[in-house]
Amino acid sequence: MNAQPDASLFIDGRPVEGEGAALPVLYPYTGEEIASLREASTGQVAEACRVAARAQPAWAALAPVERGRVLHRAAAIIRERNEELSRLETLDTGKPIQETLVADWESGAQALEFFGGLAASITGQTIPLGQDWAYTRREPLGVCAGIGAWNYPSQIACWKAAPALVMGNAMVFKPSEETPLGALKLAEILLEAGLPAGIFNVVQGRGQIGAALSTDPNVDKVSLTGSVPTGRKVYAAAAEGMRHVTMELGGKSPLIVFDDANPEHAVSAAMLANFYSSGQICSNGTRVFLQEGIRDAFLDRLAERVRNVRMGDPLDPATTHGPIINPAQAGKIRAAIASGLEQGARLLCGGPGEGAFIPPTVFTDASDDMSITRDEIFGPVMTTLGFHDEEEVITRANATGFGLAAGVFTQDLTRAHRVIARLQAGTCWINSYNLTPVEMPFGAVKQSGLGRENSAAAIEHYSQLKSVYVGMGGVDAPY
Ligand SMILES: NC(=O)c1ccc[n+]([C@@H]2O[C@H](COP(=O)([O-])OP(=O)(O)OC[C@H]3O[C@@H](n4cnc5c(N)ncnc54)[C@H](O)[C@@H]3O)[C@@H](O)[C@H]2O)c1
Ligand SMILES: C[N+](C)(C)CC=O
Repeated sequence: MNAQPDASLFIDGRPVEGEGAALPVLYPYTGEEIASLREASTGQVAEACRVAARAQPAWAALAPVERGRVLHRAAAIIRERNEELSRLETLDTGKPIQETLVADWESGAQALEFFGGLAASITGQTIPLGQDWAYTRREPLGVCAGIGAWNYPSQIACWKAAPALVMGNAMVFKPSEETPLGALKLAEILLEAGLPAGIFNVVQGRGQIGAALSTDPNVDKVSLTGSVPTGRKVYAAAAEGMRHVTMELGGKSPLIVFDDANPEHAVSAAMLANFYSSGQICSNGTRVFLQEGIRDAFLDRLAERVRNVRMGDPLDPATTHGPIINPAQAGKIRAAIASGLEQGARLLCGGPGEGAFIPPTVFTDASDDMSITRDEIFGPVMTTLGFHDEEEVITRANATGFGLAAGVFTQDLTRAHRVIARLQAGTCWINSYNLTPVEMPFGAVKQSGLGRENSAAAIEHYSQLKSVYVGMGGVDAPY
């Protein structure tokens, strides 16, 4: 299989070969090399940022509706090519084609459409001050750096590019070194849609290239999707230059199932919240709290339904469970499963699996202090925990440094809203899980991140406010 792009980087509207170390792209299902890329050199990172800074003022000077039109055209191109793009996403990530066809580029297209449509309605305020008045202008930040994780590479690139570009910023994007292909396609598509050269650039590389990008003097904002430890480093580096940040980081989110929940829907949600994308989703509800009255029925049904999961070739449309991104990540997940067993938890189903595959794995008899309950595993591993009452489960759900997401299943809507109001999480679901429509803000509290993606809220994170006082009379001075 060959997925070789024209070149590794995309700078100033052109494919450019990287001058750094080799960056082989491996298909997670077979380990076969499907493309051979090169990292950017630090000089190329600086060049991409210079190009972006030079191009940005003219882009910002366009009427917002013209910028919106470019984003709309890009969304239309993505929709026309969804099949080809989704196949590439599957090769890059190993995620089943059944998922990538409906979830990845589709979500990216929706972001481009949403922010394209928002373009003309981004306005300031007027503030009456007697005979004088003031007004505010929402202005772009300048050059935004985007740094992505490997689980949703194209969605992440679009979620960052769409609000940044519509506000009149330029972007230099560094995809994860594991999944470098989708962002290059996005750069080509945006150019074809009419985006001026230099406004969306792609550099490739491992962490040190991300570090060079986040500290480049031309960069005004860094938006990272990645783990909490990387987030800490990037936030600290950005602080040096007083740069704006958005941090979309990891989680260990609670999914609380009360006795009165619809058991079939709760099981469906728990499976989606742990096994979709082979469990490699930041917001997954990996701590499933089951109230005592529903616990046994839930686990019986879960064990039955896990048998319907089809693990195998990601390009087979019938496959619902693909491989793990790489052997190192599979090794970390296996170590987490082994530690759960050593600490006394019991496997309802699943286990370490073989090679690139880890089957859907469910732990019972776990306790809150076990590492399988405390630490993000980022694989298809669900930890189930029993509970008796509402007060107890809220305290236990919040007993974590993470704060990305949470879910509640109950038919008592008063209780649902009461519990959600007390959960420390940025994105919550009631009788649903992991749906992230572009209209709804997505983001975290506590260690899981800062800022919001999607919705009109994202505009605030890719812009700054200028206040203008307008004097309508003379100026009195005491001297
Ligand atoms: N909250 C969200 O929206 C969201 C979405 C997807 C993934 N994630 C999180 O991402 C993690 C998995 O992804 P990952 O393994 O790619 O994360 P990671 O933190 O290892 O890497 C993320 C990105 O940061 C870059 N990077 C690494 N060190 C850097 C440094 N010092 N300076 C700048 N950039 C650096 C990497 O090259 C990569 O592009 C999980 O923790 C998951 O929860 C969060
Ligand atoms: C943002 N989301 C939840 C779609 C993918 C995160 O891993």
